[in-house]
Amino acid sequence: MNQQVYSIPKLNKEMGKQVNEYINTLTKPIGSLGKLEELVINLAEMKNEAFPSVNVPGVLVFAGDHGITAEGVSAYPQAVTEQMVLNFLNGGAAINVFSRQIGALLEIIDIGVATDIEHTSLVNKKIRYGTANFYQEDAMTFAEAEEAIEAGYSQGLEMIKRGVNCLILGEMGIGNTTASSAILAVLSNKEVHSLVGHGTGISSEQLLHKVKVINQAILHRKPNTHDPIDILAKVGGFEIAGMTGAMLAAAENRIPIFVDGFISTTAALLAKSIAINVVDYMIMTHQSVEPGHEIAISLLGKKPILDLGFRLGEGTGAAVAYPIIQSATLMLKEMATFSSAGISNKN
Ligand SMILES: Cc1cc2ncn([C@H]3O[C@H](COP(=O)(O)O)[C@@H](O)[C@H]3O)c2cc1C
Ligand SMILES: O=C(O)c1cccnc1
Repeated sequence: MNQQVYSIPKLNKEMGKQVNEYINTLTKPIGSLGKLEELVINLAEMKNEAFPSVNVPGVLVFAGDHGITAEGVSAYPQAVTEQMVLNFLNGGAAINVFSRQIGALLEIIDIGVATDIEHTSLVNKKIRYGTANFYQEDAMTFAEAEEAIEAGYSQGLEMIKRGVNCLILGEMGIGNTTASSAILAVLSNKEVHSLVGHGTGISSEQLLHKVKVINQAILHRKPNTHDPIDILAKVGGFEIAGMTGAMLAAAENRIPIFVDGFISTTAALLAKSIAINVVDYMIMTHQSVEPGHEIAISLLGKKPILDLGFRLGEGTGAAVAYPIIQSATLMLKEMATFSSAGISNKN
């Protein structure tokens, strides 16, 4: 079992109450900004601030490779992980575009890519050159799983020290919908076929094969449902562990976590299994096409803001949802009250 203890502060519900009362004095009918009102109340409780801001956002993209790709579970070859890391570093990926759009600080972390990548902007936290093929052996050792969480945690802290007011966790790793599906099957105790999806776009035939591979792997690896480190070690991935660690760092520091797609939500469930209160600091940004995502979201007890048919990862759904969340904070900060505007709020 993981020995690390995380001290996550309680939400300040009193602050939420005060913000709710203040929202009711703004120049609009009561409750008329719907979910934006709930969002900013929640942010106030997280940040313990009467006028919470989410600006500047921080985006951490963890990249790692997966030995399970040898089983033919992805529509793309493993080499695409490295190629996409270079694309991130050159500013050409979807997450680069959306990060620029929202003015985010973006960091790319090699936590387990199968090759060496030399680049001044790449953060090197490589634990190992990719996971082992968990169809045949454990993905990583217990110690490596802990190390990867710790690496994500310290990277999260570093980003927070740079002054960000929310954290988006993204990932890149060909084969990681297979690892995430295995993790979710163990945590949810649901049938593998009910949660596995097409990932990058495998055929229906390949999908059946993916289900078989995951079922066999779980049977042979026997991950312990109650031990998130054991699950990570047996069927996980380095980038998934990294996101888990960064989420724990965010919650400890009252930094809202904008949870992205299927893989990011799997990392969120592992974080919940390590320290249940981490969930208080999570905002579910969107609904991914991957069927397991709905199951993962409901296990977190959350509701997604957007449903745009995304199935990409990288943190893209969270980055695209950011302006909506920011609207909630600006509504609170900049709207006039009935009394300041001299408008009557009584019939
Ligand atoms: C060019 C490209 C860019 C991506 N960006 C994110 N993913 C996404 O797809 C991968 C997971 O799907 P699977 O399990 O089917 O391999 C992950 O790398 C995820 O981040 C990408 C995938 C590709 C091909
Ligand atoms: O929802 C995701 O995060 C996702 C879905 C498919 C492929 N890659 C990522």
